[in-house]
Amino acid sequence: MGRDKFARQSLGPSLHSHIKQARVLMVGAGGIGCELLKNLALTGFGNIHIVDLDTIDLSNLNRQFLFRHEHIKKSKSLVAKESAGKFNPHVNIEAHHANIKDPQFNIDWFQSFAIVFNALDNLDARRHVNKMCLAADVPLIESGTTGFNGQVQVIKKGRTECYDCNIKETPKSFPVCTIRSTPSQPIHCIVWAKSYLFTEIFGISEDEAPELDHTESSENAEEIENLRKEAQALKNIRKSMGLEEFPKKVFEKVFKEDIDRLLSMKDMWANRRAPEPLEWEKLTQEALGVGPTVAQQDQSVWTTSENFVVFCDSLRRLSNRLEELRANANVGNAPPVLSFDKDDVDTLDFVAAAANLRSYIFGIETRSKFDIKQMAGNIIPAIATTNAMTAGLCVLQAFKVMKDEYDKAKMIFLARSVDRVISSEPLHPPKPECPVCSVAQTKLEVDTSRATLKDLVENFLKLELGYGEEFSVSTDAGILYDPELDDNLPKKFSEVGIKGDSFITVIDEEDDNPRVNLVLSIAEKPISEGDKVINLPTKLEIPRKPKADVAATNGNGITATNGVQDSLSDGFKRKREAEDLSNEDVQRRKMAKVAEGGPSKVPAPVDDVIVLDDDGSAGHIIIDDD
Ligand SMILES: Nc1ncnc2c1ncn2[C@@H]1O[C@H](COP(=O)(O)OP(=O)(O)OP(=O)(O)O)[C@@H](O)[C@H]1O
Ligand SMILES: [Zn+2]
Repeated sequence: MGRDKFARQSLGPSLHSHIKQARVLMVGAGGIGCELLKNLALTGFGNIHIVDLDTIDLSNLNRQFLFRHEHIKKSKSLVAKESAGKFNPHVNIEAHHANIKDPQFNIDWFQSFAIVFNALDNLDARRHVNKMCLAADVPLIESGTTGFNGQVQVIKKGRTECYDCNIKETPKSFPVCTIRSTPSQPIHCIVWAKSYLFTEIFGISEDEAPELDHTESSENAEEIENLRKEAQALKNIRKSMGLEEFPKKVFEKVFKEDIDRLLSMKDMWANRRAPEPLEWEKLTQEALGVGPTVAQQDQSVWTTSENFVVFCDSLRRLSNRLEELRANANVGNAPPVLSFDKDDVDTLDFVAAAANLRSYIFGIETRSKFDIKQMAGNIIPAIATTNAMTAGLCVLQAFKVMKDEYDKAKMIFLARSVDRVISSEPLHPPKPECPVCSVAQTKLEVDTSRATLKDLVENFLKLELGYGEEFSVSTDAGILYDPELDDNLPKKFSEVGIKGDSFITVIDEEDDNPRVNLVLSIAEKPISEGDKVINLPTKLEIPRKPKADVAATNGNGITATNGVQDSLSDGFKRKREAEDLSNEDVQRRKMAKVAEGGPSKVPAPVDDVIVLDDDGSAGHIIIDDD
């Protein structure tokens, strides 16, 4: 009771009773989710639904404080409900151990909430919830953290940018020539060891590795051909796996012969430091007395001979493992392979030592195994404090949303900074060219067992809505109809995978004054014989697309690079191109270049610029209920 009294005093009676009665949804019960659920329960939100598809892992326990050792392998959402329920017995929590993309969580279900909180770790689920909240016209508080960086964004249909208004960049890939011929940073050598050398020896093929960009231009085509030959020669060496001379063969191939070949291309080294090949015999001598246990020292930077010893030893360990798998494999099955896993010590030792040996050759700084683990595993450690701050800011923004004070709501950024840790900017209006939110949207009642695509295209879109000839119809699965693709017209909705709660997008492709995209959400409705099989229950107006010049103002949300995991992508950082900003904006915005590695153990994104928005007017965020 006491807590309730204080919450009432600080929030005011009206907001307090509003949040007590409202139903809210929290998607994701991980790092941010645990903090958020605790905040929601303690501030007096009365009805909370949680959705999480995962179970608890040992590695979650250091920051996801609603979970204890005895909960490992149990459902995150159910345990979160149990633990947070104890903080406030008056709160009604419902837990769903499920994927938020499951069909049971349809638009009507989303519509039953006053507000939705995203506490997710991947782009796909975030985009889905964004789309559902727009369709249901429910406000969404989107949040994300990476290391010391965090972001909170308020999204409301028609009033603010949506999650997809800013394009998200996909994880970084590296040109194959940088990795294979001209590395200049530790990450290049790590990607080489992990995505090229490791896979060529123990895995399938380099062509499978997503971190290598094989796009050929006329200048590099010849070199790429040479690199292919080089890889083929390595494949041949693979045949001697298990033999005594195997480590020496691999070593001499990749650290001597391949380097000698590169050296012979004089032009390549005219303006670069030329690589220096390593000698097997010389290193063998130098490494006398170094034992393989040095691999356990993961915080120190190993010497060349220590890397040499770990390289040979881990190569033997992995070869033995693969040989054993092969011996036990069933004939007829695909041959067994090994894959890199940062938590698999043999694979990590190999990648760390091989990357460092290559770094010596190219005069690049070497790294400790600990650092290499972070970089190769694309990990930026989660920081509990950032999650806690971000979750707190989510709730403060939610209060503004619940009071319908969108003018006071803000987009908030957290960053590791001596200057200002929290900065903010006002919410931006929806981007007119956004393919997700700047669309006309309506519900369509359809008898999907009877309606055909022709009913939709000819009778509904052309006759009823007045579309011309140039438009396309698609679903998540791809394009179903356009003027050149009319094979599907006789097919029923059910035959092309459209059912209740599916979305259909209609894109007007007329040159002259086209309509904005139309998103139709399908409501399944049996319709009696003789009646129209497709019905529009509410009146619909489809605005025309804004003229082309607005397209240039498209902002550019950016994800962390360096192939870092999804959780940090997801738009926690925003980068705007200079030309997008007015002069005044440019002055207000603060640019922080994060150098790779940096003084901390955290490998920062490699070569991108984070633009932090600095709220020049107010100077700071007032953490109160203004
Ligand atoms: N489609 C989805 N439906 C429901 N829950 C999801 C979905 N996608 C992700 N999640 C949940 O969102 C949560 C995100 O939390 P967090 O970023 O802390 O990730 P984590 O997996 O718990 O930790 P980490 O990735 O840092 O090891 C996870 O608990 C995850 O299960
Ligand atoms: Zn949008």
